[in-house]
Amino acid sequence: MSAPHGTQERPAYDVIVLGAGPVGQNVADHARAAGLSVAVVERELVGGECSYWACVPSKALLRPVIAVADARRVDGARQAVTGRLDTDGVFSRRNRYVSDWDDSGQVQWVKSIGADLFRGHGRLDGPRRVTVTRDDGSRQSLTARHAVAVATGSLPNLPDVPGIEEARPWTNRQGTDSSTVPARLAVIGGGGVGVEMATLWQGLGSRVTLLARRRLIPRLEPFAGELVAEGLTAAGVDVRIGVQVTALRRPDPKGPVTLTLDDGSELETDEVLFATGRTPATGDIGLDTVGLTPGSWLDVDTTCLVEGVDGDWLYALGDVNHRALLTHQGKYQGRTAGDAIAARAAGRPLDDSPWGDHATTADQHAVPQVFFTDPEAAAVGLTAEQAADAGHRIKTVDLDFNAAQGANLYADGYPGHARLVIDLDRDILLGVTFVGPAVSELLHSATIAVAGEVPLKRLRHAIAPFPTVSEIWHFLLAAYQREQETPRAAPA
Ligand SMILES: Cc1cc2nc3c(=O)[nH]c(=O)nc-3n(C[C@H](O)[C@H](O)[C@H](O)COP(=O)(O)OP(=O)(O)OC[C@H]3O[C@@H](n4cnc5c(N)ncnc54)[C@H](O)[C@@H]3O)c2cc1C
Ligand SMILES: NC(=O)c1ccc[n+]([C@@H]2O[C@H](COP(=O)([O-])OP(=O)(O)OC[C@H]3O[C@@H](n4cnc5c(N)ncnc54)[C@H](O)[C@@H]3O)[C@@H](O)[C@H]2O)c1
Repeated sequence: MSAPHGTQERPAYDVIVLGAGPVGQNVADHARAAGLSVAVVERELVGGECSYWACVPSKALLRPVIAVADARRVDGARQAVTGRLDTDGVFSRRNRYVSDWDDSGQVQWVKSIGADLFRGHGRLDGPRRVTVTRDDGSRQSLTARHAVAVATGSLPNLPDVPGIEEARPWTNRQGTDSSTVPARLAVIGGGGVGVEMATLWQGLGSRVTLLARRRLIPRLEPFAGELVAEGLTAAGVDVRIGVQVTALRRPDPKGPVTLTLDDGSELETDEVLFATGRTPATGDIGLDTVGLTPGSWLDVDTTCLVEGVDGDWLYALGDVNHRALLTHQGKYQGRTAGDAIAARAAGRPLDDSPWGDHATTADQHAVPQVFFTDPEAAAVGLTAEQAADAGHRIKTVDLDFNAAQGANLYADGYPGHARLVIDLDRDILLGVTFVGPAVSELLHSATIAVAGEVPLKRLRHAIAPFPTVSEIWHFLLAAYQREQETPRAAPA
């Protein structure tokens, strides 16, 4: 078949990767390392949302806010923290971490692994074919011998509320790339983006109102959302839970935005940021040409092969498969799928049994997640409710962190709480949640315990150094052991 007018034919690649975010980069890297030829297609910046408008800039902006909050918890240091954050310094720190939104470093990385980069919008054009449309409208057709990996990520999901267009709301984009601090900011949504954006902009000097229709960070244990709400309130955020926005208006584009709330009240603000979840970036990638529904999340098997497509050639990784919208989990999928693609291409047997080299088993059992709020909230595995719903016979152990001297030495009166969810039948951890200063760096110990299914009998031999925040492990395990040893009262 000849190429349509304006379309250049290209030699085939073994693998075509659609989207050069962190996930696309990882699948490309692993496929290349196995000796496969790889084309990477990117329509915007190599590095994706994560590098320029999500994880990296948000954490670069949050770190100064949290560093100051941590210093204020230490007698002697507190007195040295006077005045406000230097916003120019904070913004230029962020600009450094996003390389001023210049992706040449990451482009160089793609070249360095020996992959070819095609700039433009990629669309499937039937099985194993991709068409790339450049900004000038010209097109290139590519063919994949073995696999196409879709890693196009996700977009902000804006609710259909009257006046939302007129309000010109912020999304994660303006929430991470703005260099001016609105005097007042309303944040809608109490998930990860909502709580982090509220922490960040309040810390930078905005008067933030956080509107959430239900509890904060609802995928974590309920106490996590409660402690994060307390922290936000203490920082000055007006946290309102159980509230919905029903309409917005901004008659003067340079003037304030007025929100109408479902309790009948109104809220005037200078900017409004919607953090109401994500929608898959699959609306315009030619899914219909391979029998799939445009705009849908892509269901995948454990090797990240898309379900419902014949021939074992279409993979979906990262946000688009909706397993866990997290960079580290998507990168894990990218590494695993890259290895699976290479094995299939070479005709080697796959090890896709649970925890095998070509299985993304951790997606089901051990997804770690940290919210960089003050206090931080960190969790891995199942919550107590999820574990009970899944039919496990469980026991939970709860402790405040100030049980551990190391935690108190880290922050006077360390405000934090920890929970273990224990599988009574297997004597292993199904889930762990920590809330408190610096728990982000504690979480990997829990991830190892959960993913490794380390028996508690053995975990007791993993000693935390004195005096560190990690000592909480000892107190949690000792509390559980004591309970096990305490003879129960005979039933009446
Ligand atoms: C504010 C915010 C903070 C976050 N913080 C964290 C965090 O701290 N830690 C964490 O783990 N996760 C965090 N996340 C989630 C994380 O950003 C995503 O899970 C991650 O970016 C997913 O990576 P990805 O490669 O799948 O997609 P993306 O990073 O979105 O990359 C997809 C790429 O594909 C490109 N693309 C899309 N369609 C096409 C097409 N048709 N043709 C060519 N290219 C295309 C896009 O331009 C983009 O470059 C955060 C999210 C937000 C919104
Ligand atoms: N540090 C991190 O790892 C980090 C930080 C931010 C985001 N993320 C991830 O990025 C993804 C996107 O985050 P997110 O916070 O946008 O999504 P989310 O799905 O986690 O939370 C969205 C929240 O908005 C609420 N919501 C939805 N529609 C609404 C409406 N019409 N009105 C009011 N509230 C509404 C939902 O109830 C939910 O609580 C998540 O998977 C999150 O885990 C991770």
